[in-house]
Amino acid sequence: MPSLSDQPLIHHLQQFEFKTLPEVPDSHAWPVVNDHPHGDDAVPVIDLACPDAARLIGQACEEWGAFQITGHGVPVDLLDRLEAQTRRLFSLPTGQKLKAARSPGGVTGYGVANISAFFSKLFWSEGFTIVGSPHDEARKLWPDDSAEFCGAIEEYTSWMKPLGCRLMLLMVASLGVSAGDIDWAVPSKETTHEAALPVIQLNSYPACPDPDRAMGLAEHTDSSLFTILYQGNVRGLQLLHGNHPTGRARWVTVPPVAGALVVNVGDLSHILSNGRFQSVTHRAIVNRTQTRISVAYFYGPPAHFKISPIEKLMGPQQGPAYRAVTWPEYLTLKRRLYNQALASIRLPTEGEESRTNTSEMITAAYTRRHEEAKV
Ligand SMILES: C=C1C[C@]23C[C@@]1(O)CC[C@H]2[C@@]12CCC[C@@](C)(C(=O)O1)[C@H]2[C@@H]3C(=O)O
Ligand SMILES: O=C(O)CCC(=O)C(=O)O
Ligand SMILES: [Fe+2]
Repeated sequence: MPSLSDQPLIHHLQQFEFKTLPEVPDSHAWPVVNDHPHGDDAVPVIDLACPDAARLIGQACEEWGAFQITGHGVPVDLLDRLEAQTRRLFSLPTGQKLKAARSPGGVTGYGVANISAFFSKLFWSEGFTIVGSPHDEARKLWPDDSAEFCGAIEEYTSWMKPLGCRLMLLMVASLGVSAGDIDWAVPSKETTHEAALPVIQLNSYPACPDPDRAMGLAEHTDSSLFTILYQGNVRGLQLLHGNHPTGRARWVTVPPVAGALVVNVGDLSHILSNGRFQSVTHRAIVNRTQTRISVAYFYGPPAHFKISPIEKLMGPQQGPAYRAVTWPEYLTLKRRLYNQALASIRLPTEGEESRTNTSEMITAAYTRRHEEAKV
């Protein structure tokens, strides 16, 4: 299926003008959005200043693959500026935003999430991806007036880097592993932590005339170690919570908590923890009256560093569940395989029949299934 970036400009314009429509057009109409039971169980809210933070974070990573954090130190007025600048970006005329359209096969700029290519229906959302410095992309949107936007993004990034590092260390500590066992996670002159380029995804979900038939962002896990998500005060983020006593996974809305940030565990932490931490399946739904925005900061390891299950977590009965991958390698797998990327690097467990579990076979099976069951 062609990706958005392969389509002619006219389709881009039609795709992103959906906000002004009085009803959801067929191109954006999903048959069933509320297809799982909903739960009222609540994702944990953890104060980072609390002495028990590491244990609580470990528990949340195992049970939910997500938690909200308070006591993180990021100034509220910076969060307000980040939100205002994000809204300013998405309020630009579509033609202007398309000047920064993501190029074919590219990563940065304006467009839809990569996973859109796996669905025949379009998302009720638009995104803007920044890798490293925001200046080049922002200049395409505001040739003379990008300073305020870039200032907010750069300042936010400068808070996210140490916060990410702190969270990583708390997560690792909760596994009973010392920081020395993952020395890439601790920034120093000797290590190349700085080589992990910050990746920020700005999302906008316009108000929708028929929210039950539209999908903001379809279910997925993030590829990162974890993602720090600012979601403002409009509900829309839902997590799939699997360990419910009824035995059925349930969609649970993450309620906005003033000043809190959401942390979603990504696939690389699932690999690092040899399967102990869950990478959380999540999605964004839309609503009738308010445009929702979110800002995702994807925290990953330095590009050259291979992530593999931490040796100390293995014993005679438990070998590594996954082969080693770098973040860029894994991102490529994710782009090709969507939610089969993890399975494609899974190693057979002891005693298991040797599986011909190559990514090619999985791709073929996955593509077949998707072709048959396209929504
Ligand atoms: C670093 C990245 C993670 C991401 C791909 C990207 O290069 C930038 C966008 C990210 C995003 C956001 C929406 C969901 C997602 C699966 C997607 O299609 O694009 C994630 C990607 C990911 O986590 O693999
Ligand atoms: O908007 C949200 O709440 C979720 C965004 C998200 O999952 C992402 O950008 O990866
Ligand atoms: Fe996500």
